[in-house]
Amino acid sequence: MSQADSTTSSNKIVVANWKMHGSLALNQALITGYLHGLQSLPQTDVVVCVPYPYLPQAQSLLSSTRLGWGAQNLAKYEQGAYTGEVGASMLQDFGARYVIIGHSERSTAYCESDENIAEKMMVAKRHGLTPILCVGETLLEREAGVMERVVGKQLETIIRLFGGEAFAGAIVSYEPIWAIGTGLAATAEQAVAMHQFIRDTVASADKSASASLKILYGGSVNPQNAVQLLNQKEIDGALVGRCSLDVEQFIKICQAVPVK
Ligand SMILES: O=C[C@H](O)COP(=O)(O)O
Repeated sequence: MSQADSTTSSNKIVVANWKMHGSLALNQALITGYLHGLQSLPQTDVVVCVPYPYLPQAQSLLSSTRLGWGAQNLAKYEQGAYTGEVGASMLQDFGARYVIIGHSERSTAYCESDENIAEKMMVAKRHGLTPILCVGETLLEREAGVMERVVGKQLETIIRLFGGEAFAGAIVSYEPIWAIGTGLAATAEQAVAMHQFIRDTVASADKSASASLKILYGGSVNPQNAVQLLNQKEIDGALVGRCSLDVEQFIKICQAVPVK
């Protein structure tokens, strides 16, 4: 068995973002628990994005399963004198097929610009990695009613630099910054409206890329709100932080994916 390929699978996809959590022992327990819980859930594709040092462990534990694995960032450079950076080909050496790009925890803490994020997306694509591009607005921006303008600018930067085809086979995760780690998720209505906006924005640049794009929701997804969120046809899956560190909660989220 090989890891599910989101570019060809029509399943909804649940991505675990462990962020900077984990240890060899904890990862082993989480992955064992995921694999056990997912046995009866063929309708859900699952990807685990681990801290860089744990890519070999993910490869060893997951390579004969249908779970995918990936990283949480990559360098925009191929290789060179960039101390501390990790390149796309290094991720490939450990079988990674996915990489999170532009997570707000990175763009805020490390001042990543939309242009940098766009370049990272293209490096990932050049290497055959599926980018999981995070976009979203702050609470102030939502309260000011400019959330579409903010998310639109994040998407337009990529479209301006690389064209709409940059989104072909990619994953975009709508992550309102105010919902990340706060326990306050977007409502299904808010998420659906933004997902429609994201798909329309990409479609206006490239219709076929838009049709092949998966759009996930991320931000305080838990077993309770997952049922409503994952039952929306506009929501192709979830990017899960905190609850991915608890096997029972993570499996419950995966169970919320409706059977086709
Ligand atoms: O990548 C995941 C998102 O940042 C959501 O994290 P959270 O589920 O802990 O709110």
